[in-house]
Amino acid sequence: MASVGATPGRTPQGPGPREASASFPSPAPVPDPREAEEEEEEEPAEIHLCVLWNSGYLGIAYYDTSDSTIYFMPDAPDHESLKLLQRVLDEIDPQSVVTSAKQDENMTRFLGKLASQEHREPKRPEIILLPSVDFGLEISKQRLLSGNYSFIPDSMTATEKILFLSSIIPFDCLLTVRALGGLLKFMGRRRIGVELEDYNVSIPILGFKKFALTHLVSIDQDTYSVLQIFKSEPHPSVYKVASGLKEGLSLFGILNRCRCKWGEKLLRLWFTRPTQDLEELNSRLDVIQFFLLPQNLDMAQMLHRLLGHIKNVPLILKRMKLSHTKVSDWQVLYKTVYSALGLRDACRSLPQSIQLFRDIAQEFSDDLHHIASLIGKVVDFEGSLAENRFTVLPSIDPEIDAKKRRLTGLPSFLTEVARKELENLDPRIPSCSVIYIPLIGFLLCIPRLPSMVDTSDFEIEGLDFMFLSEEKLHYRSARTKELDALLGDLHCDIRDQETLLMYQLQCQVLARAAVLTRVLDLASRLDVLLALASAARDYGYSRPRYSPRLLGVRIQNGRHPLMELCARTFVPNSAECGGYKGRVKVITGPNSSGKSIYLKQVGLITFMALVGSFVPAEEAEIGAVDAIFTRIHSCESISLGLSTFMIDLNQVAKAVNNATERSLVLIDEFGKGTNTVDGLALLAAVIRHWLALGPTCPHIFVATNFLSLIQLQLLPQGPLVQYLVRNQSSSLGAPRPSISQSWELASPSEQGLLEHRDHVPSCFSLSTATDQGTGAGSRMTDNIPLLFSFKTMETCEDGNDLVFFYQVCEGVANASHASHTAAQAGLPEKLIARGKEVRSKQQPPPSGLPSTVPASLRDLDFWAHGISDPYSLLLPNTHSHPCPFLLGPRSQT
Ligand SMILES: Nc1ncnc2c1ncn2[C@@H]1O[C@H](COP(=O)(O)OP(=O)(O)OP(=O)(O)O)[C@@H](O)[C@H]1O
Repeated sequence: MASVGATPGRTPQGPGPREASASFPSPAPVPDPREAEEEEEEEPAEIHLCVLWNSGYLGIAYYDTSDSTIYFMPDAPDHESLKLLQRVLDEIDPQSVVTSAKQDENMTRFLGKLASQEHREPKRPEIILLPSVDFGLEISKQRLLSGNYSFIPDSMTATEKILFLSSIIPFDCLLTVRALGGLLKFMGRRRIGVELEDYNVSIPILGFKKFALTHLVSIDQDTYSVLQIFKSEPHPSVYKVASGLKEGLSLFGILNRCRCKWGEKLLRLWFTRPTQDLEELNSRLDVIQFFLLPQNLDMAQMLHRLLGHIKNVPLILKRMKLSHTKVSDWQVLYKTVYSALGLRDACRSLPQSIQLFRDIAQEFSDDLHHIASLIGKVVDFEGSLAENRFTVLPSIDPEIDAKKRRLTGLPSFLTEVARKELENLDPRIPSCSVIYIPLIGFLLCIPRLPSMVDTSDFEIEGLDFMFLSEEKLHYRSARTKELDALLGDLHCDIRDQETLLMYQLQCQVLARAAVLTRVLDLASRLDVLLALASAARDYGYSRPRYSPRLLGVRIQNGRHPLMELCARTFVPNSAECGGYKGRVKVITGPNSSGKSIYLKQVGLITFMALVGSFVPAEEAEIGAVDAIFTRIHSCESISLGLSTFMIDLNQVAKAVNNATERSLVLIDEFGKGTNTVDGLALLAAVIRHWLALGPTCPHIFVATNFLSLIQLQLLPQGPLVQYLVRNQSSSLGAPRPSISQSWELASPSEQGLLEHRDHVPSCFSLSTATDQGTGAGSRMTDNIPLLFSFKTMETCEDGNDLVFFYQVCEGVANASHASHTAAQAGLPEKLIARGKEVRSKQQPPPSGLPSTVPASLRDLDFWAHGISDPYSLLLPNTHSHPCPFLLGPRSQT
């Protein structure tokens, strides 16, 4: 008989439960909480939006699966073309849009257009029409009040619940309530987020939050793209194919130094919602300014470190609600709560005059302590990670402890059992072990011998063969059956009891979900502001000032935030528009002299100020800006399926139709995509159209290579200069002309005052002095003439070379110096020489509009008139004639 001691290698093994399970395909490796977090962040969020439009008002509600929250916008007025709704759609990009089947024709038209946006990527929203009865007011209220919300403690009575909900949901906003009701109905039908769960599992709703789109500065997607505010690029890592995109060189990219994902999400939200709410903007700037003080640097770094531990709490709460909590969730939640307490303690030591510090100090309540100490006392993190299931620390439940002790003694006991079993086995069998497999029980496990080929060879007398796995044979013996009877449920019992404790802990945490949600809100705000402060410190940004009375912007030595990081030396430039500095700036200059960069930096600095960030300028004063429109070339024409010129026209039409006297309009190289004459005519017509608006003219920066715009004097001439004189004289005591007079010629005597033009830095000015009698003047906030000026980029010719100073100055470029750019681009010298020859034959245009100027240019008023209709910009090309001043001698022949 084989004895244990006499047969080396025949050592019987008595593995504990952990080793037992190792005989089966190994369980998934225990996730490191960090990895788990990263994986989860990439889960695509779904947004489902419900909208109702009635009598000029909009009710909107949407559910975001990423934080299981319902967002609603209190009833808001909207234009018949549903601009506000479009803005919401652009911003949240919902998966589905739900509305009532009974709707008015504006909404039908809007949804029809939405559904036909075939070029939209990745996909257009699914339009879902529900019967109008699903949006009934009473039924919606009932649905809202009877919902099962984890943030409402079970202890609340029905009346308390109603009171609590009415403090969150504006029940007086009827459309919003109906939209919320419709949304709940839709979510219930689709089982959003719980599609694979049992029917009795309710959809997790962790909160209701209001969102408002008032005070918003309107910026369209093209502007975001051409100003490089966001720039998505395909991710180079093959491991990130699921998410696919990463942020390229963009404003968002350089300012996003957020430590937590929710901070990054909030920064993105602020970027998509630049605001005119000065209180909000100043409160953001106050925090940034505080952290920029050298003595607060250590504190900023400490807070930044703590923020790194604030994790995806909504996702954890959602899993708790569905009882899918993972082992790593407890660790993540514990760290998050402890870090939040750290933030609170730190903020209590900071000046309470700053709202954010005060909010964190007060609102991070002792509930956090409670959650942290509960988790810390109950959860056995090490044990949980080792067993990949929730386990509790000793002394939480004496019964569990006793069972665990028995289980701990089990390996040596099983070794003893195995030794006895081995004594009864065939001596050829070198070793054996007794293992425990949950739900199957105890089994005798012996290695497969070379002689055991067929299934019939596995049979051993007195043992019941169960299965073969990894070259090991598993049997049930009389002894293992005894063990089953004696200990079999021990393991399961421990599991069951620990799971029960986990549920209790979950309920305790969920009852305090409100404080966790608040932690996330305030921590992400702090994270964003620390990120903006860090960028401001590194890049030398300064605090902008807001002047609601000022129309336009004033920037002293501004820089392009991205270009200054790429250029060896960046030349700062100032920009002023509005007030005495005029509304329209026409910027000319040779190719590559920095016109586009200048235009973009004006847009970017204004945008940054409206987000509440410090700006790359020595000083910036931002007036009331309600929108930024751009027409600047980008490369997206292929993806949009439109011609470059059509994109040009669409964008300019958008600006022409929507820009107000508070809007900033940046136009670069408009009109280049078509016949030169038509392009030039269109550009001139657009500028004239705006100038004709007088005091309601937007703030416009136009960069153009069309020098003919000036050489052919296609912009308003004489009377405007003379009106400058009238205004000068009015400043000397004479009465100002009224708006109705503004296009009249000044009297000859007044023309003598032309010498005063040196006081204004422009070639032309357009008079729109205040109206004292008609009431039109009340629309103006600054009693000054509108000026219209030419700017150019300073350059200097050094022999054949052209030196760029990238400095904006008053005046007009005299040549495009295209040959210089062509040489730099590597065009053969022969071609460049021919170009110069043709150019030298060209006569300088005479002053005044010559009779040879084609009809299309003379008909500018026709264009300008037609432009008030958006589609008139798409007029067929019926006015094109060759222009002798634009063509070389060959073309003329
Ligand atoms: N302020 C500046 N300081 C330093 N370098 C600058 C500055 N502005 C522009 N540049 C440099 O000049 C290059 C060309 O600038 P930009 O594209 O603005 O020229 P442009 O006048 O618009 O040219 P084009 O008329 O051909 O479109 C930039 O890529 C940058 O390298």
